[in-house]
Amino acid sequence: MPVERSGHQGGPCGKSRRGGVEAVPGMARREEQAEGDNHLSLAGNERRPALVASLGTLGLWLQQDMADSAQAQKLVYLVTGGCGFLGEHVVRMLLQQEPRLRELRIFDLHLGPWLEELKTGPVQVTAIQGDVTQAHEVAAAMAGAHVVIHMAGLVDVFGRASPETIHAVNVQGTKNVIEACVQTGTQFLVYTSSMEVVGPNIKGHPFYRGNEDTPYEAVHRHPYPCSKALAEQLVLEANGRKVRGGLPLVTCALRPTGIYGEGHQIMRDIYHQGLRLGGRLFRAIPASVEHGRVYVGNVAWMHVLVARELQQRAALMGGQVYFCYDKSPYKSYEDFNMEFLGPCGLRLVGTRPLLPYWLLMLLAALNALLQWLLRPLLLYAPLLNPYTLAMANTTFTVSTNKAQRHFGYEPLFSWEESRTRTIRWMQTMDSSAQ
Ligand SMILES: NC(=O)C1=CN([C@@H]2O[C@H](COP(=O)(O)OP(=O)(O)OC[C@H]3O[C@@H](n4cnc5c(N)ncnc54)[C@H](O)[C@@H]3O)[C@@H](O)[C@H]2O)C=CC1
Ligand SMILES: CC(C)CCC[C@@H](C)[C@H]1CC[C@H]2[C@@H]3[C@H](O)CC4=CC(=O)CC[C@]4(C)[C@H]3CC[C@]12C
Repeated sequence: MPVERSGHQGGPCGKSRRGGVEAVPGMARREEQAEGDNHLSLAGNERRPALVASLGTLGLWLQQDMADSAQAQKLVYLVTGGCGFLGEHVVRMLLQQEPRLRELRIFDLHLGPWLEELKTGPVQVTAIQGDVTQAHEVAAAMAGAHVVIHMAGLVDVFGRASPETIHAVNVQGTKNVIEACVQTGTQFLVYTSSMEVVGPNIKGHPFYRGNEDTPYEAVHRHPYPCSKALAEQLVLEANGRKVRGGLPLVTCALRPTGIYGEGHQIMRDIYHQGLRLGGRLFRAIPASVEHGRVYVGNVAWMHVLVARELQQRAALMGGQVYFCYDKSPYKSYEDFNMEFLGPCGLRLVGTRPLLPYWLLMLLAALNALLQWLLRPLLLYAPLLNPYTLAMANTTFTVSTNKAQRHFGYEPLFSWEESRTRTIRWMQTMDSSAQ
């Protein structure tokens, strides 16, 4: 299978450069697609000639439509990490927006109680408690699945887990998913990567309104971005491998920027920290440092769409990477959080950082030292460490329409709706905490 690659070419934890242009005009493909995808789009019905609609033909159409939808509801999807923050949104979005779904398998180390409520719907929901580091568990869960969305991962930039564990889950886990696809004949694999595979890099270079082809020196040392970059590379390289039955594996990777929305643990932690400080947060990062953020509902929608369209546009989308984006405003990490924390009664003190940067660096280094010293006794993992400080203090924003061009993505939720939903969630959390 010919693979057009616009992702990075170098080693994941070394120097890499973005580059290359897309060979296939996405818009033209989009129109071809609308022609062929009748059972999902209204356009197919609208094109039918109204004048010949006798009762008989109407009956035939109805029969045909019923047969189509029975046949259409045939796909088995597997979501790894489906009980996490993003996973829950993807699971719910698939059930709402993927009419061809027959069975949805949710594979996670920790299954959520909320899964029970989904088991009464028309789609068979199968919860599988399992570990992606165990190849046999992954292969068993995947047998007979058509599509896998692989988002199970250890998201840890605070030093909670060891580098070895992060590697085992994020890299070995991804290898196991790829090998299970090959063994069982699962042909479509969507990987949830991260903006962190690009940057910010250890040199703190800004990435300002960049896209998938923007050159950037992607050099990482931290275990989390290293593991995500390695895993992404494995997924992209697996595109075109023959799976059981002889068909080619079709893969692609989505790279969300910092995700926010209902269920976001870090937002919850910052909120509680603000409450402990008497309803105040103190500005630490200059307001001019912009950070890319994307609403969880839109990230989920993008996963649903990419998984669907990958099956129709394998030649165009196979081996590709897509940033996850929406219309959320570009702001500093703290100013963006205030969009939600403000309406919940918190105040950000200072128009400029209260502490000089060198002092913050010193505090971050002290936290890292304390974490190391206390490790034999307890887990000390505060939000501030040298890595998170560097992340928060480096501009990283994306501006791209690649997903729109390749598979017709438009955000499902406007910024206003994303904001309102997140505030509403924070306020429920607030009242349930009292
Ligand atoms: N939260 C964010 O801002 C971003 C997240 N991502 C990626 O999105 C994915 C989902 O992230 P979140 O939902 O935020 O994290 P999360 O921690 O809420 O969800 C991860 C899920 O994976 C499961 N998991 C962990 N280890 C596992 C194992 N060994 N076997 C099976 N399941 C396992 C966890 O139980 C959890 O349910 C991750 O791959 C992450 O790297 C990417 C960009 C930004
Ligand atoms: C104490 C500081 C002044 C502020 C600390 C803020 C940090 C906790 C967060 C700043 C940037 C965040 C990361 C960023 O949004 C990108 C991410 C992508 C992922 O794939 C996982 C999450 C994260 C690493 C995210 C984590 C929190 C920050 C470091």
